[in-house]
Amino acid sequence: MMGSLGKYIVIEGNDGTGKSTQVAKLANYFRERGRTVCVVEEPGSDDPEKSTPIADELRKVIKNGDLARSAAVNVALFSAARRELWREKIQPALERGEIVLSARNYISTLVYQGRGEGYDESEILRLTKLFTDERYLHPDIMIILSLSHDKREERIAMRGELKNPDTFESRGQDFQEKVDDGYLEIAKDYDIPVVLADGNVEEVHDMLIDEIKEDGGIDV
Ligand SMILES: Nc1ncnc2c1ncn2[C@@H]1O[C@H](COP(=O)(O)OP(=O)(O)OP(=O)(O)O)[C@@H](O)[C@H]1O
Ligand SMILES: Cc1cn([C@H]2C[C@H](O)[C@@H](COP(=O)(O)O)O2)c(=O)[nH]c1=O
Repeated sequence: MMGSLGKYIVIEGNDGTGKSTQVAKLANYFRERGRTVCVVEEPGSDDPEKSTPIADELRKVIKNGDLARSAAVNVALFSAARRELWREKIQPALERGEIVLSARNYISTLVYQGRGEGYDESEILRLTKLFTDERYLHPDIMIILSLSHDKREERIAMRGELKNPDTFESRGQDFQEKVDDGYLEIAKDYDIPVVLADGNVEEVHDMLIDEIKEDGGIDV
């Protein structure tokens, strides 16, 4: 199958665990080794290279805290952005044989909307499959970054003011705990390795490379 030519690597984790930082470092790592790399961010990105115009518009709605909405609407919005990214960016890059590095995928929906907002997990999986396909559901490598609540808050604060005070980042302690615990539960349930992200950027990068070498059938 053409879609299996490239390698699809996903870095997951709660807000502020360092996903974007590590995805950027991994992209450099693979490019220095002669690989062509496509970087994406779910549900979209400030950087148009990492997203699509429609995913970006959907992300604006998602991040608009003035628009109160149910978990079901969130799942629909994330699923629509996901289909765009899968069909327009990820799948074509895999068919060209590239390495695709993604900050987040449907694991975020299982955690934030499933564990955090109480939406049914089997429905999320059904919709994800409907909007993407089996290849999307089974990346070559998924790794979850984990960091204590206090360290995440420190890093988010270091990054500056919240871009929007009503994103998931600014929800209360109860929601944050559900998301932190949710990641560890999902890691267990779906057999996804967890990397503790409390070292410096280089240390975390080295741990990710070790995990990728161990895990993924990628020539690194
Ligand atoms: N290992 C690290 N040590 C110290 N600071 C870090 C480390 N990794 C990232 N940071 C800093 O922490 C902040 C959050 O990192 P980053 O944006 O990569 O996280 P993220 O998981 O992508 O966040 P979000 O999901 O909210 O977009 C940034 O200011 C970044 O420079
Ligand atoms: C993919 C996905 C994301 N989320 C949450 C996680 C973040 O808090 C925001 C997205 O903001 P970012 O600046 O683009 O990181 O959305 C979610 O709740 N469900 C998902 O599927």
